[in-house]
Amino acid sequence: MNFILARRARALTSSAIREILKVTERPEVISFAGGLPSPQSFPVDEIARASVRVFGRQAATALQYGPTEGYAPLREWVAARHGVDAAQVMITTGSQQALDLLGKVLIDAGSPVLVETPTYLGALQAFALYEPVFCAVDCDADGPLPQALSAGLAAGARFIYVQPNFQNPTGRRMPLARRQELVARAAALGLPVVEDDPYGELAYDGEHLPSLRSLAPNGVVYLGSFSKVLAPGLRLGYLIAPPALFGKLVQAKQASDLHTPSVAQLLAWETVRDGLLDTHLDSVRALYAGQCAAMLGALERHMPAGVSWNRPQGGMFIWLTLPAGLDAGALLDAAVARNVAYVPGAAFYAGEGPVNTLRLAFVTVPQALIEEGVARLGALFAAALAGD
Ligand SMILES: Cc1ncc(COP(=O)(O)O)c(CN[C@@H](CCCC(=O)O)C(=O)O)c1O
Repeated sequence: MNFILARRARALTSSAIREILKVTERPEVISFAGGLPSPQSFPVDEIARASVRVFGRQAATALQYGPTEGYAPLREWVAARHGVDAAQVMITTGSQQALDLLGKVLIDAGSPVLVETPTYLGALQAFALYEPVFCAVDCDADGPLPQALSAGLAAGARFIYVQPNFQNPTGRRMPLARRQELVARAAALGLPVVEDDPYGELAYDGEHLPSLRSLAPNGVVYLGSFSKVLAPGLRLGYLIAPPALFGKLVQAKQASDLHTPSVAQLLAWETVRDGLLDTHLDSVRALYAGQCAAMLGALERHMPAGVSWNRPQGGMFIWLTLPAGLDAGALLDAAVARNVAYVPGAAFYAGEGPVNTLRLAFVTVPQALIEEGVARLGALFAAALAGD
């Protein structure tokens, strides 16, 4: 049978993260590739007890079709957490689906879409299906440069996609002043903002900075996720959108999957309704702070001269820059042959990006193995620098 692919399907590419995860399934591989939360962070007992309550008291609701916008008590819980009206909250099948719905509703072929440099490759993949023209916005250690948002760059742009907290892949965090400047500049240009915030609850010191949405409620669509605060296997995210856009996103979701699985929504609601996250997240933050410290110490001990990296105050990622001339993509096969893995940085750029960068996820590998994994990487980079 000869299938004729749609033009947009021909634009599809694989997720570098998903492809690398396939080859790193061997138990001897120490993988710093996937941004997979630590299994130690899953509140298994609480979720198990919640499931007894769900199937004991609400089986019919859990196993039945539900409203596209989501399970009302869970929407109310999200709304209360963000200080918004539940009518603006939609539960999605992971925040990855929220990215897809925004692409469906806001992007035409050729639409300019502004993105950070670098940015989350899963967002590039989700948006690419709708054939935008990506416009990379100049950034510094604090995030996108507001002054880079020229009227010309913003002309006709459908939105700018940003992550203010512990950005994937760089781990950087946007200070308050930068947040205020960015939303003010975007508002002045009439440029909608998509704020993707799966790591906002993972500041090691527990500090919260105001979301971009709270600074500009009518100009920002906020994306949140239960993946990093409960468990990614539940496939639960949410979006908070201004009324002018919300209805269209609901229609797009109706067409996509009717609604997010009822079982997962009721499980999550029963798990968080009595305030679990207020204590659970303290232990997750402490675990991840320890993982980060172990990784930073190992990098200091094993990386050859000329390799540099950031020191995140939260989240799950460290961004490494190799000496010019080294290509992290070309070195990946040799790394996997040494039973260690990472995600080459070029995949996180909308256009051509520096090939001497790579992302290390430090929360999944047990601390005892971080030293060995980083030592393997250090030996590989040293050999590459020596021309071996
Ligand atoms: C900025 C950002 N936005 C959305 C997502 C998707 O999270 P959901 O689990 O769909 O809520 C993510 C998750 N990214 C992880 C998970 C990918 C895991 C995988 O593809 O197996 C990563 O970058 O490794 C993200 O970092």
